[in-house]
Amino acid sequence: MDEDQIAHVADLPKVELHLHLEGAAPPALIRGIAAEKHVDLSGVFRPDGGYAFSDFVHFLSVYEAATGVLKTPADYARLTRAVLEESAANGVVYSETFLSPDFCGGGDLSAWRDYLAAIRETAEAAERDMGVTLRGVVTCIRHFGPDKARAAARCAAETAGDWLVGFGMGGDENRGEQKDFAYAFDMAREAGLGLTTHAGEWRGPAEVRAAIDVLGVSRVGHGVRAVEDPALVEELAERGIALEVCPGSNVALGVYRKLSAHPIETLRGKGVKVSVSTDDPPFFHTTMKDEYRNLARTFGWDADVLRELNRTALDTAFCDAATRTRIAKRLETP
Ligand SMILES: O=c1[nH]cnc2c1ncn2[C@@H]1O[C@H](CO)[C@@H](O)[C@H]1O
Repeated sequence: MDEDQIAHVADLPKVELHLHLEGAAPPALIRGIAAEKHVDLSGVFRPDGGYAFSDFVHFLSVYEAATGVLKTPADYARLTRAVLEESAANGVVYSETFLSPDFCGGGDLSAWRDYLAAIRETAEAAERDMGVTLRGVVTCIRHFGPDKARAAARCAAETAGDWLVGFGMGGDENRGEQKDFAYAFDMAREAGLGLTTHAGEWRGPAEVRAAIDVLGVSRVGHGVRAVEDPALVEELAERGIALEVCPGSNVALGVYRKLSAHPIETLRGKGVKVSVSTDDPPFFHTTMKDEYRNLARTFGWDADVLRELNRTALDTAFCDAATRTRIAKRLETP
């Protein structure tokens, strides 16, 4: 593929479904807020200014330390604005972001409402200014355990609606089991929320099976190691279960050595619904444009492939039908 074609795919309008809000925080924003509040963040940044971590578990603790400087709804408003500026600059027209009541009020419902209102108002202003539509997916954190997950699910259920559209789980996949969180997911399902959980990033196909069979999710965060079980891959394709794939994240964290060894092309070829996201972009030194350029270079994905991928992503988004129709039109723009 020549450089003009690669530049063209990078400019396509994009749908992003897997983006952790705090994980998308520009390091300069976190450093600035820490300085204002006199919070010591030694160990969080490398000398060159990027986030410092050595492996996945270390990444999770650096994430939590950086997030610790965000203490008020106003801080989250600043964060949301900065994240959406980056999304808009990358041609994202629709994005779903993971929000954690654990970080936004410690699981307290009334505090959560204040954080959510600040995030939502900022998102609506950004939509008017920059044309990027955001929706929220409440996320519990696996290594915080099932009790905290239940409190997060209660926050999600009480604020479910046209903006807060989903419930999910991130965190350390090697801690606990998906089934430990069934109560939280049932509560979210009953509130009408779309469901997703991280699975098959670190653990193998059995974890993805548990996600779809035990928690009943329609989307799986990452899910890439499903590729190791052909029967499961077939089932994902047949049942239309969507994988929120984050290739740059997987390479940065060492799930795969390099992009050419990543299974996204195989999964797509077998008919699994895949979308592409950045996960925690500044942590992994990626952007949506970078992801598209790298996929074009590595797998020869041209504009037709990536447009189709975005249509599929939008089909699996948790937003309402009117929003889906509106965004679908934006995906057709040249
Ligand atoms: O790549 C990832 N894999 C698994 N969990 C993650 C990843 N990035 C962030 N989080 C988890 O999501 C929470 C907030 O949404 C973070 O606290 C972290 O535990």
